[in-house]
Amino acid sequence: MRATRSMLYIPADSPGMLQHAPVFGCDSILMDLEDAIAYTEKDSARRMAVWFLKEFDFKELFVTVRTNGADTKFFEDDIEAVIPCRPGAVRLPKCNSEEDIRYADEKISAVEMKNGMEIGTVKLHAMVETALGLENAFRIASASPRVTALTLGGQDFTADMGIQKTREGRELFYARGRIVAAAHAAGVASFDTVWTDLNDQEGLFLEAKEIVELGFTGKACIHPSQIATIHRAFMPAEKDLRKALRVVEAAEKAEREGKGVISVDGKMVDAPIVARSAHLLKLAELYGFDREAL
Ligand SMILES: CC(C)(COP(=O)(O)OP(=O)(O)OC[C@H]1O[C@@H](n2cnc3c(N)ncnc32)[C@H](O)[C@@H]1OP(=O)(O)O)[C@@H](O)C(=O)NCCC(=O)NCCSC(=O)C[C@@](O)(CC(=O)O)C(=O)O
Ligand SMILES: [Mg+2]
Repeated sequence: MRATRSMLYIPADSPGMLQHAPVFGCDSILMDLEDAIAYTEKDSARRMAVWFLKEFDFKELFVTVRTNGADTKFFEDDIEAVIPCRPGAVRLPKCNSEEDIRYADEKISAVEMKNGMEIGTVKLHAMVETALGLENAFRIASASPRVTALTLGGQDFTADMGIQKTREGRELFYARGRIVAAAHAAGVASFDTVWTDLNDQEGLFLEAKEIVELGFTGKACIHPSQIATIHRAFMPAEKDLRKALRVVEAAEKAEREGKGVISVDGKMVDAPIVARSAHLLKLAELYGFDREAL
C-alpha cells in the first residue's frame, strides 16, 4: 500500500516545474495534457511529457498523465505516445458513461499489445466532471479492471451544472458523497478536486479535512505550497489515535480472555468500532505516524 494523499498537477509543457517534482514531497504528480495546455501547445506538451517519462528520474513518485478527453482529436495521439512510456496511470477527463471507459480501455490495450506490454499495465483514473458522469459513477468505476480510481473534477462539474463554486463547497457535497460511495462499492480509490485559491491555506485545510471525513483517499492540488496542508489534513488527530489504540488493545485483550462485548472510556465497543480503529491506525502509519511515539 502506498499513500495517495496529494497529487500535484504539473502542466506537461513546463519543464522547469517538472524537474522539481521529486523535491516537493507530494505522493504523486499529474502531468497535464488537458486543460492546463493551450490548444496550440498540445503537440509540444505531449512531446515534453514523453521525454520526461522516458528520461527523467521521478524517484519514488507515482506518475499519472492526464490525457485529453476521449472525444477530442488529441486523445489517440496522447495514448499512442504516452502508454509505451509506462506511466503509473492515465487520468481520463470528462467520463460520462461506461462507454467512455470501454473506448479508452480498448485504445490503451491496443497500444500496450503493440508495444509488447502486459494488458492492464497502465491503470486508468476516471474523472467525473458532469452531472451525467455522476449519475453513472459506479458503472464508470466498474467498467474495466483497468480503472483503479474515480476522481472529481469540481471546476468542470460546477460549470456543467451552471452553479458557482464556493469556498464552503456545499454545492459539491452530494457529488463528493456519491463519488466516494461509488468508488468504494467498486473497490477503487477516490480522489478529490483541486483548491484554486493559492492564498487561502485555511480554506484548503478545511476542505481537505471534510473530504478525508467523507472517505476520499487523495486530493489533487495545483501548487507545491498546498501539499503540506493536504498531508496535515489526512493525518488523524493524536487524541483519535490514542483512542483507537485503546480500543484495539482492549479488543485484543477481550479476545484473549474470551469476552464478547466490551466498553472503553465508558462506551460500548463492538466489531465495527474495532475495525474502524484498526483502519485509522493503519492509515496514520501509512502517513508516517509512529505508534510507539504515543
Ligand atoms: C497556478 C500557477 C499558474 C501559479 O504559478 P506561479 O508561477 O504564479 O506560482 P508561484 O507561486 O510564483 O510559483 C513558485 C514556484 O513554484 C513553481 N510551481 C508553481 N506551481 C507548480 C506546480 N504545479 N508544479 C511544480 N512547480 C510549481 C513555480 O514554477 C515557481 O518555481 P521557481 O520559478 O523555480 O521559483 C501554477 O501553480 C500552475 O500552473 N499550477 C498547475 C495548474 C494546472 O495544472 N491546472 C490544471 C489542473 S486543475 C483542472 O484542470 C481542474 C479540474 O479539471 C481538475 C481537478 O479538480 O482535478 C476540474 O475540473 O476541477
Ligand atoms: Mg476539469
